[in-house]
Amino acid sequence: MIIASTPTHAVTLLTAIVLVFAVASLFWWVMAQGARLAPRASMGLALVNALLAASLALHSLRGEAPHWMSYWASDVLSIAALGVLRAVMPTLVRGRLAWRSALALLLPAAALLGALPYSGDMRTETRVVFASLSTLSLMSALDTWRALRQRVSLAMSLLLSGPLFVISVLLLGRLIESLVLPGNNTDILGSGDFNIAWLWSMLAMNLVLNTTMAFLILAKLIRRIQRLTRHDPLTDVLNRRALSEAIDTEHARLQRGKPYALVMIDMDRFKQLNDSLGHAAGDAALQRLVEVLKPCVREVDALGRLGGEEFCVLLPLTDIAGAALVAERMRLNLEESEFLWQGQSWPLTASFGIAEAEPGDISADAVLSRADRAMYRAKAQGRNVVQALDA
Ligand SMILES: Nc1nc2c(ncn2[C@@H]2O[C@H](COP(=O)(O)OP(=O)(O)OP(=O)(O)O)[C@@H](O)[C@H]2O)c(=O)[nH]1
Repeated sequence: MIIASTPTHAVTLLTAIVLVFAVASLFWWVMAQGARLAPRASMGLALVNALLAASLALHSLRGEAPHWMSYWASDVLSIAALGVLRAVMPTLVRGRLAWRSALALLLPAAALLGALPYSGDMRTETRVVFASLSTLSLMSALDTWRALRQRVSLAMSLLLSGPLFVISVLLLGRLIESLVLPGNNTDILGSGDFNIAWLWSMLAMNLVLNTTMAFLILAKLIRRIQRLTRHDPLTDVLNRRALSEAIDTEHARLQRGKPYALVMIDMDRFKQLNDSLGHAAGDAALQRLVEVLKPCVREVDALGRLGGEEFCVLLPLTDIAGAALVAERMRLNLEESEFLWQGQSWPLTASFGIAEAEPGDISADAVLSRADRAMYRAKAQGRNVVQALDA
């Protein structure tokens, strides 16, 4: 079937696109308000789709609606839409709104378009619009790709950011068309084959864009759930199960000659703190303990909460002497740290038990049990000390 390239087709297509954007906007709004799924990002995407629908609807009224509305406002709304997209994209991957760079492009573009005559030859307006749109789209694509690259495989990051790159290229195509073929009718209501093809690709872009966003939100939710199942909600260190998994993995490497050590940590007289200052103060003390201990360990070490006021650190490729150094550094830092609760100072100390994995240890539990017994020995010796069991 040959589609005749008439302006009627352009108007029909444009109407279809406006409707699709409006439906997508409603979908994201429901996601944000009703389902509370990634509400900030979903609200942003509802706004992106609504702005694009409004921009195109105003555009289709050229010749009927007031001039400033169907020209300047329509163009500025489309740039604002991609500005919002640029701002919310990072929140899908990293959690920070990038609104500064979006505003830095939107405001000058809006001012420049306001100063242009919007009559006769309007190629300058078209170029400003598509240069802004393709830049914002490219910024979103690059930002998404860079952020995803640190978290997922190369193939996955290309797959998820790819649609944004395609959209940037299509928008850039529109700009290049107006530069290379200045005689062409560059308006999206025009009757040229290029224009009709571009409108079809716009419809496809819309679907691809919204599907990609849905995937990114889903991926973000999965990451959040994975994090929740592996971390202790109070202190944000690994929970008992995640730490046990890490220790078991390290224990499997012991057979290949890779040593490891454990440091068992138990806060001293924690019950007394709870009874004197209250449970909320106890919680804050546990968070303070983690804050003090975290800088004492390397990136490869794993700090986890076994339960209550008991913590454990897995130290890969470390022997008992290395574990003693780390534990002593932790003990001293905690002793010297300050814990204030509602203006009242409370001394924080802990008892430490260390153990090195030995070839005879049939499972990680044997090492854990040695570190635990060493920690009880530290308690018995008056607390606030580091202990190992005698060989
Ligand atoms: N605030 C708070 N308290 C907790 C939490 N988990 C366990 N506890 C409390 O921690 C206290 C542990 O007390 P004990 O096991 O007697 O230990 P301790 O008072 O530190 O005594 P030593 O270990 O011998 O120095 C109990 O009162 C628990 O109720 C928690 O998540 N938050």
